[in-house]
Amino acid sequence: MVELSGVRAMTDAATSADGSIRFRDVGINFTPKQRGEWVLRHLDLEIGDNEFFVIVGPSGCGKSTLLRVLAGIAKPTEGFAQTSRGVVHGPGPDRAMVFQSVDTPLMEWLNVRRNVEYGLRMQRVPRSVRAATVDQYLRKVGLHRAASKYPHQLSGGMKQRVQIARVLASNPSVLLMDEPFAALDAQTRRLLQRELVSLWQDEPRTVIYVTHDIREAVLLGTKVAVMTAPPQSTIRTTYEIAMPYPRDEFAPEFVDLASKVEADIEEEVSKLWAGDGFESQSRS
Ligand SMILES: Nc1ncnc2c1ncn2[C@@H]1O[C@H](COP(=O)(O)OP(=O)(O)OP(=O)(O)O)[C@@H](O)[C@H]1O
Repeated sequence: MVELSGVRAMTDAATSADGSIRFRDVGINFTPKQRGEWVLRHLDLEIGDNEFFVIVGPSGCGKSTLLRVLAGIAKPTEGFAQTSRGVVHGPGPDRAMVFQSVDTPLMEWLNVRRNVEYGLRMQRVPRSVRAATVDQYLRKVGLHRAASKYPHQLSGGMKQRVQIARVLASNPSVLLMDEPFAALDAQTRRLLQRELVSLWQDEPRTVIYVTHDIREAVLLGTKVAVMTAPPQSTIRTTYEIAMPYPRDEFAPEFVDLASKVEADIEEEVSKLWAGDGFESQSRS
């Protein structure tokens, strides 16, 4: 799987690699031969290097599918996704995925250290380099004292930290995050949100982050894109967020932007209920 490949110590070039992304005229139809629905259609998007790009939108509009296209695990029916290495044809060490905590792909039979180390072992990184890299990332996510614990002994938040340490140790230039903190309690989620921003500021890289939580989107992103209702979803609006971190969610600027994003989503959801999206597809 993509999140395990790549090696920080051996490929420091990866962080200096350009993490800019481009989606061009992307369309996804999972059943084109049966004249199935287009989930995404004519989607164009550019994401700059080291951007913290958050994607929100109505349920089922294709946010996860868009991440999967970039991860190289879903093939677009039309158009393409492109990184600085070229058009995406499959998974690659430059792109790593962090999943929801309930879907965390940790290996239950390996302790925390071994889980974080696993990708580096697969890449045949020398033992001493591996040990130093794993130590570095366990410290960064505050898990150095839990290195010998097994996944069943960890809380949901700790499991997410292991997942984050594992992907960061592989040093991808693009980090894809699909609602990574959605299943966690509010307090843990806040803590991990703060930690994630600080890890990203410490080692800037492009992050593409999908969430349903508008507050989280405005708290984390340098940009927030709102998608249109399905089917044939695309990008409706992208907001640039210039507020410095850590952000004050009660600041007028924060509240104002969160209300705009919320109004956009509500309008898209109402189209969904009114059936506009489906009508527009049958007209095309
Ligand atoms: N492999 C697949 N085969 C067929 N349909 C799929 C597949 N993957 C996703 N879909 C459909 O594509 C649509 C978009 O799914 P996706 O999970 O990308 O949306 P989403 O915006 O992330 O949804 P949510 O916000 O509810 O998590 C849904 O209708 C889903 O059923």
